[in-house]
Amino acid sequence: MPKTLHVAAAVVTNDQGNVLIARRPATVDQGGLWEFPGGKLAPYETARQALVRELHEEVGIEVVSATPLIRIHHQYPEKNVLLDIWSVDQFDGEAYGKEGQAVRWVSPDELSQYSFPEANKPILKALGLPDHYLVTGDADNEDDWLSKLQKALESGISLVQMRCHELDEAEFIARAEKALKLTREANARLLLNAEPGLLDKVGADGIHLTSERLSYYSQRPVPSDKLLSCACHNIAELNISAALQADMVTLSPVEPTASHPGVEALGWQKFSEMIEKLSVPAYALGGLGRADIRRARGLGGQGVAGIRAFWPQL
Ligand SMILES: Nc1nc2c([nH]c(=O)n2[C@@H]2O[C@H](COP(=O)(O)OP(=O)(O)OP(=O)(O)O)[C@@H](O)[C@H]2O)c(=O)[nH]1
Ligand SMILES: [Mg+2]
Repeated sequence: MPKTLHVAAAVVTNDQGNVLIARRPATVDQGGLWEFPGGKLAPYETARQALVRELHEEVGIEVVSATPLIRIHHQYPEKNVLLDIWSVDQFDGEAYGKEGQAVRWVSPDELSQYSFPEANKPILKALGLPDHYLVTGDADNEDDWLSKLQKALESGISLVQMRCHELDEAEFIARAEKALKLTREANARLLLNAEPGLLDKVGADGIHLTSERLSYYSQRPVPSDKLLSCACHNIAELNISAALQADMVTLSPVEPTASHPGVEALGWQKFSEMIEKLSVPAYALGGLGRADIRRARGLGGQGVAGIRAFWPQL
């Protein structure tokens, strides 16, 4: 097995919300493809130190603050890379191609129009996902449920998992259609906690598979233009989710929860270790709230998912 190249690279965002990309010179490995500026760690460097040096050397900016975004282990035919991707939204200086390479600021929506190395796929997915993910909770009746959803959307929620196990299929579909109307108006995305076939009946944005359903499939059960979210509690389930090419996972319970009494919590250390080799954006779930988002991201997670934290308690 060849040695793994450890690379630090950054998603640099400017005040307009645009992201900096650079074109690899035609003559180097993966030449002509676009990339996030960065490079290999020198033997004496930490990832953060390498990041600061590379951004100075390649695009002439000085990093003011950087937070970990995602770590990706990828095997190219001729080498293994570990991409240590950081998010940089405070920096000094004007970015330019210091090594003569083309650089561009592009809006996150436009990123998919550029060709990136294969290893970058999870970064592009992660950039399209928010740092908090609502799982819907209880309500007295459907009107109450819809008004809670509306309130959550008004508070800035942009990713919703509709979890309504008490409804039969016809009721679920009817409510999902109403929910979809609200999420569309709010520019948010709606995932159904249901079996994937339901996507043919409700034009939602994707499916969330319970950990039990995960084992039913040997390949991705939803089309590539829809989102697949998977519930995981252990390494085996994380591996299945990666094999199914999930767009995101929830990993739980990170802390003890009232909804699952007696289930032992993983704790943050375990959360971080379990997602270390996972190239799928992972949300920490279980007993967490908005205040934990920073911590989850700092440990390499995408953010926090939750019912209690994000579902209005009227
Ligand atoms: N910088 C960067 N490297 C990436 C990305 N995606 C990706 O697969 N890589 C791979 O990670 C490695 C990074 O090496 P690099 O060529 O940038 O290294 P470097 O800046 O230290 O270059 P040097 O060897 O000329 O000093 C390459 O094999 C590259 O293909 C990305 O988005 N940014
Ligand atoms: Mg480089």
